[in-house]
Amino acid sequence: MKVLVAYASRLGSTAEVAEFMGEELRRLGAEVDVMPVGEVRRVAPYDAVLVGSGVRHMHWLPEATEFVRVYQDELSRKPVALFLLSMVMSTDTAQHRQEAMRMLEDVRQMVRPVAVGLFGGEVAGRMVPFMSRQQVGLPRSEEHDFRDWEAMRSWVQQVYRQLARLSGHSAADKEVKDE
Ligand SMILES: Cc1cc2nc3c(=O)[nH]c(=O)nc-3n(C[C@H](O)[C@H](O)[C@H](O)COP(=O)(O)O)c2cc1C
Repeated sequence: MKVLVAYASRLGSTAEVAEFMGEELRRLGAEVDVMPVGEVRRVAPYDAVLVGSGVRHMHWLPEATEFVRVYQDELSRKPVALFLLSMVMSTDTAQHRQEAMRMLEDVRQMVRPVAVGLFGGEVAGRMVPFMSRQQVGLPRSEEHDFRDWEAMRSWVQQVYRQLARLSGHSAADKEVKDE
């Protein structure tokens, strides 16, 4: 199974997550390309696609949404999984999940994802406005890395199984083992 992991990232945290997901998918037996959305020229060669972005001002980065819009027709014929990294998901509550899902509303009107991953991101120093921090109870201008690598690993493992099934490949090229 050939998988594309396309991502948008301003400060690098989503790029690291995309690389991590790519590594995990390779470990499971997929052939994987990981690249920024702006570098993708074709999605046709891939059996399945993961698209992820960091969040700003309650939306996916515009280049990620634009990527889905441009490749909408092709993507709607393949299994697609979406993910986001956001400050809102620094704590995983039903309300925060709802808020995070709203951030993907426009994208989910373009493609119907087989899975959506909502993850805490990295909140860097003074970059995030105090008002936004207050909403999720973060103190002023401290660095916080809320990326839960184990949660992301198990999400990718689940997604891999779904993608393999839906793209007509064997359920698992390699057995999924929790490490
Ligand atoms: C200027 C700025 C605005 C942000 N706005 C939001 C926001 O509205 N909601 C949210 O949940 N997270 C917000 N975040 C948090 C980011 O989504 C999070 O830090 C993410 O990990 C950044 O991804 P990146 O490092 O790949 O750019 C914001 C971060 C920055 C720097």
